[in-house]
Amino acid sequence: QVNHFRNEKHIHVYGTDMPDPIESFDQLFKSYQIDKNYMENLTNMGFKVPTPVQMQAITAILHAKVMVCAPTGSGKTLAFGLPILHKLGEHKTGGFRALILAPTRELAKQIQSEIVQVSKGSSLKVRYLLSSKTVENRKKWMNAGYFIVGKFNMVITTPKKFVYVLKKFRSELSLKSVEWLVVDESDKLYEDGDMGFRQQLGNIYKACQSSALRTLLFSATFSKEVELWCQLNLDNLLRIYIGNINAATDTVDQHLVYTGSEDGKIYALRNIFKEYQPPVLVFVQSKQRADELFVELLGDGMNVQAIHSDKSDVQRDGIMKNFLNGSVHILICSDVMARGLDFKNVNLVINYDFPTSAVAYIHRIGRTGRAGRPGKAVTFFTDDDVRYLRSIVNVIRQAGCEVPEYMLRIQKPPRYFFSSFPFLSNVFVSTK
Ligand SMILES: Nc1ncnc2c1ncn2[C@@H]1O[C@H](COP(=O)(O)OP(=O)(O)OP(=O)(O)O)[C@@H](O)[C@H]1O
Repeated sequence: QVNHFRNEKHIHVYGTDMPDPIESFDQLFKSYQIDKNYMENLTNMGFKVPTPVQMQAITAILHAKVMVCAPTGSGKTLAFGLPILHKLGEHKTGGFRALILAPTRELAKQIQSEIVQVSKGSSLKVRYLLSSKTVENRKKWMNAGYFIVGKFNMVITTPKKFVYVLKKFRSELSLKSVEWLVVDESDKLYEDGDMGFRQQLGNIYKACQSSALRTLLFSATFSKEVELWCQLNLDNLLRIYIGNINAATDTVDQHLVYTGSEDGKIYALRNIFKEYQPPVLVFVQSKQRADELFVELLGDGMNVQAIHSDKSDVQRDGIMKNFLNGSVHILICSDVMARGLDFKNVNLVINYDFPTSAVAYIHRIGRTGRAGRPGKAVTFFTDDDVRYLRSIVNVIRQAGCEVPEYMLRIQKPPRYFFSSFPFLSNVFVSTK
């Protein structure tokens, strides 16, 4: 019966003694004695039924170390947040017991905000780690005994910021109390060219000395290397996969638009903007491209902003706030904003520059179609992108959608590909 339920929900599990999934939040209250207060908060947040990842991961986390791979927008934050809150129980001094790491400050703040909402009314203190660059803040931390006295129970931050804190407070800061270490977007650990993230996490992992440490790894996309690392380093690991591996969420209506050359992109974008419903996210390949497109669209009189890692923290906070409250209609982003962020109202994502991998594509378009809501993603491709088209086409097809036969045959075409096939110049592939 349990297996039938898992099959129905596309829940795939590996590891011994995997607890049964729950079918309703009520079961958490009845069978696991999860605080009634948390249950009420879930209702107030509009969460009526657990999502498939929550059904299985919540009970698994109450028992063991867990690695989870589930689609974008499927509710992974609550899947780790709720069982940890339950395990933390009441507020205690003596150091924080849960450390949650996410690759960007925006995502860390978002996680904190959701967990604070779930834990409303409890004595637990959930903290997003403040910027540590100013002397005042450092002094404030020291005076408040920020970590040492154990003012907080759960700390959420980026690996980069936490490594900085570890160095600055080497003699005062002990991670002995940390029992829960969550790595969100864990496959970023092995992403090409992201050695920094891996090294930072390595340092943090070494510093967590508790023998009771439970590591939880979450991501929307799968990495063989992460799985291997988990199998080698984490004993009695439970693994949970929801749906197909490295698949886009099926609530997104995906389109490919051939724009010919680089110049064609701006015309195609202007066409879309004749009928768009804000807010819209536009992904480009680099900070410089983001700034250039920003100037171009500003010249068109569009209500636009650009966000990337060269902007200061204050600027990034301001831009995010304005986009989320609707006063900015179009947000141009580099890939730094592609992971984890929950833009509730975004129903259109445009890949102005072709993504560098299928994984990047899945995260980018996953900024829409969240929590079962419908969304649309439009990806521009030029003659230069054709050679990379195949990997994206596979993702679109895996989402159960039709793609033209010729695209499935694309390998590495010569440069004259499109001039030999003029019928492709108007290609517009709908997935629905
Ligand atoms: N049980 C639920 N019912 C309805 N909405 C939910 C439920 N759980 C979470 N949500 C909402 O779904 C949205 C996506 O959740 P979340 O940000 O945790 O997704 P995610 O799986 O972490 O996505 P990503 O892989 O992009 O980081 C959020 O707006 C969240 O509030």
